[in-house]
Amino acid sequence: MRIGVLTGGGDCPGLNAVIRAVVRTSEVRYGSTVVGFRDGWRGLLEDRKQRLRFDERVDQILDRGGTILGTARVNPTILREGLDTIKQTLDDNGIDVLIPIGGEGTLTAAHWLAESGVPGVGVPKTIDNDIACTDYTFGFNTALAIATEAIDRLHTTAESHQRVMLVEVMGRHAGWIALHAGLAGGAHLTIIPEQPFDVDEVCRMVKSRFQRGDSHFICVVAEGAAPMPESMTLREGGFDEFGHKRFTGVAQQLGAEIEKRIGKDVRTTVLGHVQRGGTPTAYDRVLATRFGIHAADAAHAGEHGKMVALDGTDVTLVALADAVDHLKTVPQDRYDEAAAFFG
Ligand SMILES: Nc1ncnc2c1ncn2[C@@H]1O[C@H](COP(=O)(O)OP(=O)(O)O)[C@@H](O)[C@H]1O
Ligand SMILES: O=P(O)(O)OC[C@H]1O[C@](O)(COP(=O)(O)O)[C@@H](O)[C@@H]1O
Ligand SMILES: [Mg+2]
Repeated sequence: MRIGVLTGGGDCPGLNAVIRAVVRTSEVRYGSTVVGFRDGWRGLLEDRKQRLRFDERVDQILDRGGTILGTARVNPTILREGLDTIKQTLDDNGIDVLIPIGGEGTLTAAHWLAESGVPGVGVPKTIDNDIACTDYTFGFNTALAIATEAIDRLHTTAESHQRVMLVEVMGRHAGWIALHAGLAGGAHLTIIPEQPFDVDEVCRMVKSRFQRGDSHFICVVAEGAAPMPESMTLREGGFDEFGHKRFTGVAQQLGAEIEKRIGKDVRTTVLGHVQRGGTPTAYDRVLATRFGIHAADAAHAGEHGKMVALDGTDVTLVALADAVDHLKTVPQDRYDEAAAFFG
């Protein structure tokens, strides 16, 4: 068999570990050939690819962040208009099954291609952990470790200056990184996209904490968080060419509002792409490797239109259609758990 593989959307620690496992399993277990398409779906539109072999170079990418195949975004309309080109590229390269590794966008495209007759097995990646039907995506654990270490460090400087520290973490639609980093880092408040915040309530918590004699206030804010409509207004950033909302810095704007309303000294740290770069944690290396092995197995078993997923400790297959049906956001009861430590 000939297996195609690509990485799409934002990069994420563990992508290379999946590629390595797909190549190893396809080659050694099935005697198959693997072709990597460059820069996400763009590589299929432009027939840019490289033959991947389980040589020393590929063996050594296990712990390397990013993706050796490159990644890119392509306007969905252009992708849809290019269906015939994509099929031609797959034919020209003799590809039997495609393994797209990506987030909800890449997997939506994979589902659409599967429905258009392109056999595929998806692998869920994203530091945001917002893909439905899987307990975890790889990359999340690494981002969480980085955010937690940052919060640990901010505690001591915040205490020394009796400051309010706002830490903005990634999380476009889902607050998983914020929720877990807030719990792991002992934050005094966590604000997530799923729960619009009230600035007055935030100020009340900050004030009462300092009135009790506590020395600092750490608040984790997901980048996609938004205030209640009457509470404050965020600057508008519009949308990019792929339909993604442009963020304007919710933590920094909330910090300015806290300073204005209660006169506390506030500092804001935006972690940004530090959360996405560098070497994956051991957990993510294992999860990404297991996903890669199972995706290669599924591709060879004719299990197409599926996505590999983590169910407890088992790697299973779910329908791509179900996985892209909705985003996995933080449910109310999980936020309520974290609220035990708010204030
Ligand atoms: N509804 C869609 N139909 C077809 N292709 C899509 C769709 N949504 C996203 N894509 C493709 O998948 C790519 C990656 O999606 P994006 O949301 O940027 O990243 P991620 O895969 O990390 O969620 C997009 O640039 C686009 O080419
Ligand atoms: O700066 P970029 O690459 O456009 O992407 C930023 C976005 O990508 C993420 O890091 C991950 O999202 P995806 O995994 O869906 O690509 C988001 O948390 C963030 O909003
Ligand atoms: Mg996306």
